Amino acid sequence: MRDSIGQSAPVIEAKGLGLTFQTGDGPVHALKDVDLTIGKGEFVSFIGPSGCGKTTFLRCIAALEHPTEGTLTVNGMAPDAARRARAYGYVFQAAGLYPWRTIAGNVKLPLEIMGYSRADQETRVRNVLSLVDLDGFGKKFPWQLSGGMQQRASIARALAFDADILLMDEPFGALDEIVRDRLNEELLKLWARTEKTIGFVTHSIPEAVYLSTKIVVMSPRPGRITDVIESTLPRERPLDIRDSKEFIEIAHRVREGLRAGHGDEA
Ligand SMILES: Nc1ncnc2c1ncn2[C@@H]1O[C@H](COP(=O)(O)OP(=O)(O)OP(=O)(O)O)[C@@H](O)[C@H]1O
Repeated sequence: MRDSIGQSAPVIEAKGLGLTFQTGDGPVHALKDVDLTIGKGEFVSFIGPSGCGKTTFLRCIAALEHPTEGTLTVNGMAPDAARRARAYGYVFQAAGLYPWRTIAGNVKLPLEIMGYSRADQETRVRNVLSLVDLDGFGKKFPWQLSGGMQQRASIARALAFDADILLMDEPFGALDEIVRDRLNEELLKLWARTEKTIGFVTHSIPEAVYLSTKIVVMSPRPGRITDVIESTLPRERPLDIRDSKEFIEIAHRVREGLRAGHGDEA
């Protein structure tokens, strides 16, 4: 099914991508010389210290920022066009659910804005809530759910309109480790079921290694890619795979990449 991923058409392609912000304190090179290809159905993590441009890269894909150098295509289109074609769903670190809306009401919101019919909205909300294991929670309000459940609801909201790309910016960063482990497992299952292409920002080496088919290591000033690691782990990943030799080797390479990036900075 997915064993030909390496050869699949690029969903996201960056060539010589750069973004310099002009600030009162002078230019900030948030991204420089970024070359990256993401194929259909890949799970790509971005890891690196604060300020290395992880969020900026995700925001460029989402057309929330505009590169000042190079080219970027999303589903073969300019990011603005891909955005209009609703190519992606975006999940933020904070679940960002409206407290006055029920869980179903929150998940439904993008569908209302996009003008889906009432019946279609109901069906989609039911389906995506089930996908993230929140069957029966649609009538609850966000404050009645745990932090992990709220984050699952925000993933459901991003999945509601069938975008084939899911962009996730540190979605589990604020959760405790046990909850995070469980959500990592669930996210892998969801990815296997939906065959989405996922771009995932994290600060956690184990999370990046556990989830990804490809790990992009970045370093700051200027924000750039220092290593791209193709994972050799099987796609089926029980949590205890984290004790395997292969996992530990990949984690070691990520750590070395992060350390090297820090060295350059000095
Ligand atoms: N709108 C902006 N205006 C000016 N500088 C910005 C802007 N957005 C980001 N930057 C700068 O660009 C650099 C990259 O920021 P970015 O948020 O992409 O990093 P990050 O790797 O996601 O960091 P973190 O892990 O802390 O979220 C930083 O130096 C940041 O201060």
